[in-house]
Amino acid sequence: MRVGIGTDIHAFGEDRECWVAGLHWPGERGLDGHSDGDVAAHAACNALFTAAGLGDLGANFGVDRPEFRGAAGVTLLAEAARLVRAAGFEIGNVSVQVIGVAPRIGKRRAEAEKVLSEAAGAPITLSGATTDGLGFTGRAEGLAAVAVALLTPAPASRAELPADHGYAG
Ligand SMILES: Nc1ccn([C@@H]2O[C@H](COP(=O)(O)O)[C@@H](O)[C@H]2O)c(=O)n1
Ligand SMILES: C[C@@]1(CO)OP(=O)(O)OP(=O)(O)OC[C@H]1O
Repeated sequence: MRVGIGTDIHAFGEDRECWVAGLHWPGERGLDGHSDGDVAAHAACNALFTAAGLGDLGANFGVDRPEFRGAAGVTLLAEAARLVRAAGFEIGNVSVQVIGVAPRIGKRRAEAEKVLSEAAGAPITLSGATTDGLGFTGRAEGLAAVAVALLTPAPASRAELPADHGYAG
């Protein structure tokens, strides 16, 4: 098995729709970014890429790529999942935590988990936390997310593992 960790941070901006965890949040401040600024989806992508040894978000979807301008987080997440599977892995699960005062994840957790899980084709769970008023998240200047992904070798890849690989799956 392989784990990967991912983070992402975006500043709140002016005249931006709020997209977080694959959901539109009417009335909430949006996040700046080349794409839609969805920190939860981006952290999940980073965790998937690094678990697979495929680099990170910028290495795969760089800001120099015009096709990703305004891209939805779930679009990037679906593509990240496709690349990870193409590299010979199955996705066990991804756990994401959004850190900041808003939006309040708990209000729409089930809906967000469904949208993210469908995009990745694997279970994605979501939690929220504040930082007790401390730092840029506490001052509502931006939003952060951290994620952990668990991968297993796909069955075809497992057959190629050496006898002493230690994989128990
Ligand atoms: N963006 C967020 C932040 C927090 N929550 C929920 O509030 C609980 C309390 O957060 P603290 O970090 O201040 O202890 C947290 O456990 C979440 O249930 C949230 O939904 N969205
Ligand atoms: C997603 C990309 C590409 O559109 O742009 P941003 O929305 O700025 O997001 P970031 O988390 O800075 O990652 C870099 C890029 O891959």
